[in-house]
Amino acid sequence: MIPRIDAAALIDPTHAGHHAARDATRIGASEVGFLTVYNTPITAQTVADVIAQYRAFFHLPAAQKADYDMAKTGSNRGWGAAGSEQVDPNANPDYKQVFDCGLELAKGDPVAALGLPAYAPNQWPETPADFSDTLRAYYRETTAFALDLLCAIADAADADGDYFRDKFTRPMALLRGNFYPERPAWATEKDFGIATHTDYGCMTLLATDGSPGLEVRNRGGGWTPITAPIGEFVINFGEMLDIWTEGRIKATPHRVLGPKAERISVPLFFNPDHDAVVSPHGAPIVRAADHLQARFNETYVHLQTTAS
Ligand SMILES: O=C(O)CCC(=O)C(=O)O
Ligand SMILES: [Fe+2]
Repeated sequence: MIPRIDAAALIDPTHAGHHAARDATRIGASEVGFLTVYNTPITAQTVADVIAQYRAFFHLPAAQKADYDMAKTGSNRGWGAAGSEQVDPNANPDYKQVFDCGLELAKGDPVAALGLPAYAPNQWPETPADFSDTLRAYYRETTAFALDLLCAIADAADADGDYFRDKFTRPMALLRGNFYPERPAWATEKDFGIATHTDYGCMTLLATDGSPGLEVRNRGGGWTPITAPIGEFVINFGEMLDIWTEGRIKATPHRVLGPKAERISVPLFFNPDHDAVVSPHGAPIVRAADHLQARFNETYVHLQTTAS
């Protein structure tokens, strides 16, 4: 069972439903590694608009999307063609397409001078016309909500929510559109929309178009399908948070085999500041940017070939 949580009740300690929401969240975070949330500050209409923008972009001819191909810039911003990521070395590269954007540092921010890939400039297409404005607004709304949600979840999982509050001042949060075309006729058992993986960072806030496809690996074996209607979110946790919380919050493998019909999903990979120390107390120091970059280098096919 994947718990379904009232986000407002979880975040507000004075809410009548707070304790019930906390108990269910503890199971979702510490045992399952997945939960869904409803009653969030982000409206269903907002999510529907975002999905419509991605759909319009992904339906552009490949030649037009190629202008924003992330393989050209060597950073994970812009369009990733089918086959541009391999999340499981035992499977073929995923046949999904993606579009990634991230934080835009304020003008004059000294961190910009560091030239970190985590804050690389976004690659915005001119078409659809409202694409960048819609996604920028969604990025702002979801990163603000994600911080409140993460702190509340960490509290529920006995991992000290307050501790995380000041670790996300320039979040290396990556907003992605995943586009799964209808499962191709040529697909073999090694071909997935997205093959089995755990997410790399802290917490993933996933919106979908409401259609099925995502499956969560059960600890006892087998897979549990999970869906959420537009306006509700699937929440799961990445390796960084699992390590950081010493396993109080679990990263759980999941996959999308590839649905019969076209599907769009929109994860916000909510990651901390580049220099947040994410190793557990007493362990050798690992900074968030290094953990992420190492995993990106293994995954993005264009970085696999350029990495030594
Ligand atoms: O499409 C989905 O439902 C999940 C996508 C996913 O797991 C990911 O992008 O990391
Ligand atoms: Fe994932």
